[in-house]
Amino acid sequence: MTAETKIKFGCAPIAWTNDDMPELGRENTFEQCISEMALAGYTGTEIGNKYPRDPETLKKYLELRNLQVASAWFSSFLTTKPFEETKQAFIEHRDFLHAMGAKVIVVSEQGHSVQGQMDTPVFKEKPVFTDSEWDKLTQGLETLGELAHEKGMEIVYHPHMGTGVQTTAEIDRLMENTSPDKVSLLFDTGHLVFSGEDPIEIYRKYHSRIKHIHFKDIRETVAKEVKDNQDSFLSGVKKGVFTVPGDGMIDFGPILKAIVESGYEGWIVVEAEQDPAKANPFEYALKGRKYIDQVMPQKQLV
Ligand SMILES: O=C1C[C@@H](O)[C@H](O)[C@@H](O)C1=O
Ligand SMILES: [Co+2]
Repeated sequence: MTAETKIKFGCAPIAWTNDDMPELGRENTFEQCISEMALAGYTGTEIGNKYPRDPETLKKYLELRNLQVASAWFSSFLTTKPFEETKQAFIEHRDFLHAMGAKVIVVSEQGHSVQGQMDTPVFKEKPVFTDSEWDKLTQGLETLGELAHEKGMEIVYHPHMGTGVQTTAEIDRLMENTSPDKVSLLFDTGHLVFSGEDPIEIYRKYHSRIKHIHFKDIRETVAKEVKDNQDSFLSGVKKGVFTVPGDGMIDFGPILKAIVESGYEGWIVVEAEQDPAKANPFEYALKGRKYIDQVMPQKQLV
C-alpha cells in the first residue's frame, strides 16, 4: 500500500455552474458537469444546485461515471438565528449526505457573512464576532458535531472569505474553543491565501484535525486588485481571483508534501470557481488534475 492511495481526488461543480451566482454557467447541464469531471480523472464530486436531491436518482447518475460524493456545503446561522433552525436544516442535509455515502459534512457559519453580497467590500466589511457570538458558534458547532456522530460522520468547518472565521487568529480561536472530537477543520488553500494567511502554517498546526481539503489557486494580480478596489467577494470571483491548481501563485508542491507526510486520508477536491464563459470548466478541471499529478510526491511505501 502507498501513502498516495489514501488520498482521493474530487472536483466541485461550482466551476460549471456557480451556486452563489447561478447566472455564471446557467447553460451548463448537470450531466455535462459530472461527465466532464469524470473524464478529467476525478473520482469524487461535491453537490451543486443542479444535482438531483433524491439519493437513488443521484446515485445512478454518479455510479455510471464512477463518481462518489465527497461532501457538500452547509450554511449554519448559529450566531444570528435560533439553534433549532440550524439543527433541523442540518439533520436534513446530514441524512442526505449519509445516504450518498459521504463521511464528512462541510459547515460554514453564515451569520453576518458578506460573502453573498455583490457590493460589500470583502476585506473591509467582513464580520468580527462578539464574545457572545463566539460562544454561540462554538457551542452550536459542537452540537452539530454530536449530531454528525449519530451517523458515523464528522463536521469539517470551512473558514471562508467574508465570514467571521477567515483569518489565522479566528481559526485559532475556533480550534481552541471546540473539542477535536466534535469539530474538525476543512483546509481550503484559496481562501487562506486570498485572506493573506500562510496555508502551510495552518496545515502543520492543524493537520490532525483536517479531514477535508479544497484546492484552489489564486491569481495574484486579481487578488491585489480586489483588495485595493475594495471589491466584494463575488465580484472578485467574477474577475477571476480563483483558478485551478497550477494556474496561479500557489506552489502546491510543498503543500502536497505536507499532506502526504501527515498521512492524510480523505478527499482533496479541486474547487476553482470562475466564470465558465472565460475559463472552460472541462479544460481547467483537466489542467488542475494534470498539475497535481506532476507535483504529487513520489509514491512512498508505508
Ligand atoms: O467551499 C466553497 C463553497 C462555495 O459556495 C464558496 O463560495 C466557495 O468559495 C468555497 O470555497
Ligand atoms: Co471551499
